[in-house]
Amino acid sequence: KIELQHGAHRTGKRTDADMQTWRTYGLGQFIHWGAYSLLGGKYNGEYYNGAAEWIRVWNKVPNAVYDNLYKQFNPQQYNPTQWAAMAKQMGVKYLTFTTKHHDGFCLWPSKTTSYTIAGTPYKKDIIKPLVEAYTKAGIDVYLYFSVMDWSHPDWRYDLKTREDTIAFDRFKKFTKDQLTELLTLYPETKGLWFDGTWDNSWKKSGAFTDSLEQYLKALRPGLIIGSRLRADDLGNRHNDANGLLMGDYEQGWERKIPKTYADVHGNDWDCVMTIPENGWGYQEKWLGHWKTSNELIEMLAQCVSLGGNLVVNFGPKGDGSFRPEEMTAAKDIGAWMKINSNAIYNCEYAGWEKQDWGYYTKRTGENKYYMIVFNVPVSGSLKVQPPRNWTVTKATLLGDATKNISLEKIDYGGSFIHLPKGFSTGKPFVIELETQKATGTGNEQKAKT
Ligand SMILES: COc1ccc([C@@H]2N[C@@H](C)[C@@H](O)[C@H]2O)cc1
Repeated sequence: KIELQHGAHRTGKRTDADMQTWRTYGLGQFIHWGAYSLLGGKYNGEYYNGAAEWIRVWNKVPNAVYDNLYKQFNPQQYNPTQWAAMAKQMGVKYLTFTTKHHDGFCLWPSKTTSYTIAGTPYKKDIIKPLVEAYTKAGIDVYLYFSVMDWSHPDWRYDLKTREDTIAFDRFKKFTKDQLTELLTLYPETKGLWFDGTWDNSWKKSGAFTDSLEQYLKALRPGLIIGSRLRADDLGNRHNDANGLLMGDYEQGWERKIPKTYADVHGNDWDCVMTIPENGWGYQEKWLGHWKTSNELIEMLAQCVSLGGNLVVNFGPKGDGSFRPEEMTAAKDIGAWMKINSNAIYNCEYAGWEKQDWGYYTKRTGENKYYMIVFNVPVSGSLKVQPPRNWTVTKATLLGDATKNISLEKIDYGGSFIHLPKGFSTGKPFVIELETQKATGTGNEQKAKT
């Protein structure tokens, strides 16, 4: 064990009510909105082939041009109540919203810089009405904040000289002041989603990241902060030098999903996912493949089946409107959740042997299991193999309990669930299983034969 002053201060998961609520979410929404949304990944008729919110780094876009874009930010149609209604219909339980991305443009009227929404033709605070609308819709709000800030003269990628350290100390104070503003102006905020913390300057600031997290949690008790904020004494991120997670949940699953439960290392986690292949801010032209609604629903099932949440990203245009593909995804996922959300909300890793037809989830605190089915075998029969001593006593198709599915017990507590001939819904479906501990140990059968 390596002695650390600024490593993880807790082993294992948080057990308080705020974190227990976080575990029940299942499905979240990310929204990336900012100056980059005005360009949509395009400049002078040419498309940037990277993520649209990174267009400032493209050598074809002069920094001075990009850094003045905010003077055109004027989303008169911006309607956070409509955004919240779309999110509610989709079935999301939490929102993560970009207060400041790497470019440094603040969507709240910060007093720490002039590069804010107050300096735009729109003038008004974007975040307050958004927090109010989502909170009113029963959706918890988390705020995304990029530590790296390309606009700030004191930002440093590394600390090589004394001057670097003096400048970066000013930058740390600026960062703390901005975060204090956010938690003071928007007290409903349930947590902070940090980004832009991979550079050496931050890795060398382990002590500061530790004191900052403690300061923020004292300011807002119960605040939920993932593993991207901290660095330990030796510059390790996410896990400290002893392999312990520094943060309330693992925040490394960006555009990727764990393959097995072992990959999760017993941590809470969420996966943030783009609908197109890559790109978080509005992109006029989506390159390559973008996920169909069924693919997004499968990612949701995968995440919840391994004890995490899926957070689907939306990138509204500069005027505050969403793309048709995003509205379709929200509608389709919402329609599916209307019937099947019992397999997603308040659910956790089931620990049953995975089968080819799809994913299991388990209702927290109950002996209720869910089969989220994506692949019906040619036989039309779904194999269920609970752990020894457990048997399935009832199987019900969610949303269409009349559809008679039959349950055939097979050896060692397993079952086949026979679907009606030619059964197909063209989209994933859920079977709810009631289970109970088998009487005896089941060895009696062996003794008899
Ligand atoms: C490969 O390096 C990066 C760095 C930052 C990101 C940012 N994190 C996502 C949540 C978006 O904000 C993206 O811009 C993505 C990839």
